[in-house]
Amino acid sequence: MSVMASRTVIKLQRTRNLASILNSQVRSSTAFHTSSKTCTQDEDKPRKKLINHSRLRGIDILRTPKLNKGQAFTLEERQLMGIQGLLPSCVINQDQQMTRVMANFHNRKSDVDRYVYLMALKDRNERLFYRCLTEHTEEMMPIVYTPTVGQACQEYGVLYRKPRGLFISIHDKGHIYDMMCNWHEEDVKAIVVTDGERILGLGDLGVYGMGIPVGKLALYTALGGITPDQTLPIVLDVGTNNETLQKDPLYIGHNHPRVTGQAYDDFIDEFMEAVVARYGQNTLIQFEDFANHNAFRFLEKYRNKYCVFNDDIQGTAAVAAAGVFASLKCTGKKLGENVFCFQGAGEASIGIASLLVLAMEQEGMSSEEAISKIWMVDSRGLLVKDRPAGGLTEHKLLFAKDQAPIDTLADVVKASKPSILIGAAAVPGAFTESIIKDMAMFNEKPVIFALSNPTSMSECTAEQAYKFTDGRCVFASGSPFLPVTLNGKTFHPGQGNNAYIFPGIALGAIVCGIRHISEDVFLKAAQTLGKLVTEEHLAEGRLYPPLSDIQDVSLKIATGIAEMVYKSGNASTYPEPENKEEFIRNHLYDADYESFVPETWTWPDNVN
Ligand SMILES: O=C([O-])CC(=O)C(=O)O
Ligand SMILES: [Mg+2]
Repeated sequence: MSVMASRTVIKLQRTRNLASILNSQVRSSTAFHTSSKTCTQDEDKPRKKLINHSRLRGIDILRTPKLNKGQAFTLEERQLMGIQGLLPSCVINQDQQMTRVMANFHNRKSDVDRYVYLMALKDRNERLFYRCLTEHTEEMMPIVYTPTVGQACQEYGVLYRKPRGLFISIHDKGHIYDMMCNWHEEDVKAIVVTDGERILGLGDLGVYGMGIPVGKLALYTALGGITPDQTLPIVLDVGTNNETLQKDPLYIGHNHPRVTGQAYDDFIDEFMEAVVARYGQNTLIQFEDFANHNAFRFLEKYRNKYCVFNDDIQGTAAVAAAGVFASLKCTGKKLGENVFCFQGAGEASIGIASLLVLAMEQEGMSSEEAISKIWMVDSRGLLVKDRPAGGLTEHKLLFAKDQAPIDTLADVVKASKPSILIGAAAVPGAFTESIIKDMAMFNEKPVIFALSNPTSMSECTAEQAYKFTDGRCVFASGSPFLPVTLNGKTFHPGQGNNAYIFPGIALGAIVCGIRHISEDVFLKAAQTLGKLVTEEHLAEGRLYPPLSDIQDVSLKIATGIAEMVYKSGNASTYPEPENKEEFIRNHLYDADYESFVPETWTWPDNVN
């Protein structure tokens, strides 16, 4: 701080009843001008509108992450809010704070350390966290989200510092609404909820799965521009069947086996009703990482009653379909000219296959013919109609072939000669060298998507896919892989992760007040994303726009959805905005700091 500025502070501190002078100015002034008395205030940035929601003062301001600006509080603010002396005297701006964050981020030894550091930042200074995540998405997203969040969930008990979001347990039955009322924000518009039974491809992590709703909602804000106050992560604790966690002394949930059956269903029903009672009928509820057997059921049960979607079924479907649409530009094929082979017949595979069928139908193909293009393999081999003992669930039956069983993926690939191979069953290494080589034999440009998360669950690595196809394949994975250089050419693997989809869907749903999210919303999102892939991206081997463009992708997806839902009458925000993109843009969260000082405020006359 300059000598002059520190003298000013001393004078200010002597000023009689300063707070009341300031407050009377806040109340009475109409002629505004700004005054800069600190060492490094942002002269060039216009002062943003006054935060008008805070009655907090003093240390409470610094302890409230959405208000705290740390060292970036100006001298005026420090005086006005009663925090002078609670911070080091030098004022720095948000850019300088970012430099410090990045230095710390890079200095950490491991990705999990980086995760802990970033979450602590989020708990301390929310705007700084989001500014960093927005401006350094490529570097930070793999930490806050897949793949590192997977490891963080596995180690949640040790890493636990403070709670984030709501923890609702099966033993709270009958009181869920009251618990929802304990949440301090009044204007929640979107919830991501998990019961932790199938966290990524890592299985049942129980309440340790809370990292996933927290990570997803961080992307709602960083990628979708949704205000953090409007988001709420929730974990539903119904126990865990993970025996290691049951014995883990640091486990943070109930360590009894999962409650199932009617008691479980009633619990979820009560939860849904409580959300609507607390936050309104249009509250968006994203189901995340539920096990297959519940994911499909709940989607069917609730989709026409609430504003819900299942990210693992529908979000993953849309991102994979977008990748397929983009791949057509490389292979020169029409969608219906492809044969698709799926490793896995769970949420992701069934979701993707269903959306592709819808897209083929839209191109004029019959439903039977579209379905005939799809071959699906689960842990017991090809889905066939007369599979003995146990049969098939309704969803699988739709894609079952009327033919003799085939036991292995390798043999199904040989029999079906797919042009597009998609893995989503969390079987690492399922795409063996010989399967990939077969794909290269059958196709000039084989399309290979290894979608399982996190990276450790991937069906093959990017390097294997490029190497075993002599660099001819079109590749995407669910978790990020670094670029691969082969024979002097560098390939940028696409990240076919639902992060390209759910923030844009959520943004569109929230801003338009969508009542129910129909399947064609996801097709629209997939088509919008597919169209954003340019020749330049494809030339680099990218099937998706780079992560650095992902905020714009979300805006475009939300705009496409807005156009659709106003036509279909499924929007409830009226009057209908004429320019939808601009309307949505005006709702976007801005992580730059706001000023706590009214524009009218001036230094008192007796201070000089
Ligand atoms: O979280 C991710 O990276 C994608 C996803 O939904 C899953 O794998 O369950
Ligand atoms: Mg998921």
